[in-house]
Amino acid sequence: MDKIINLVGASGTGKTEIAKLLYAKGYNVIMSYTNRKPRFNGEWGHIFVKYIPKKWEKIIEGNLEIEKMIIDKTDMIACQEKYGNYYWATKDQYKNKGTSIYVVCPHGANEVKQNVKDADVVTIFLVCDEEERIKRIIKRDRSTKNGNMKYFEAEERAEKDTDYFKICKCDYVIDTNRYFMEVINLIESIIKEV
Ligand SMILES: Nc1ncnc2c1ncn2[C@@H]1O[C@H](COP(=O)(O)OP(=O)(O)OP(=O)(O)O)[C@@H](O)[C@H]1O
Repeated sequence: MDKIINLVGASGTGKTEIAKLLYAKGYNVIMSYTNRKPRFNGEWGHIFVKYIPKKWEKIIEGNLEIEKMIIDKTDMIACQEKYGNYYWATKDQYKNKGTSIYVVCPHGANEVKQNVKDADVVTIFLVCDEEERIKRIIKRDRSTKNGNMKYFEAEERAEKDTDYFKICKCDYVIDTNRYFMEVINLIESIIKEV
């Protein structure tokens, strides 16, 4: 049976770097589609598109039959809006691919559990001190070509996410205030247990 490992965590907890390291080790990474613009050239972890999958459905409002635009979720494992942008992934991105890593928000992780019946789904909640996350957000920005993010900007992003990721229904919690390799080892031991 395939496995999907949902990685959930606020900005700066290390989700993307962890996914990258697991990808380098041979795991399949589900790159979510998004209509948000890349933060910088070559940003890894998403498929950047300019559309959201739409279809039109006839609904009845009062005595009138009207056509309404809805998101076409037919092949999706999750579809969530975050801060005004959409993120989604499709079933073909994990089927027959062994263990897949999926970076997703708390509601998206629940959706995966509801929508996927032909794979084992495990949610790992990554947590990390806010001060450390702020440092990491700045470090990541500085490592890009034109990065000059100010402390208060990073603080704002970290705080906003602290709220968004306040609660997560999960199977495991990992504190990522530790070396990358320790985090990877913990995740791999969870993968073996599933
Ligand atoms: N355990 C760690 N030790 C040292 N540096 C780390 C660790 N985890 C992440 N970092 C660094 O912190 C920065 C942010 O990490 P990353 O981009 O993976 O965060 P993220 O959770 O994906 O954030 P976002 O939700 O904003 O995309 C990167 O530069 C990364 O290298």
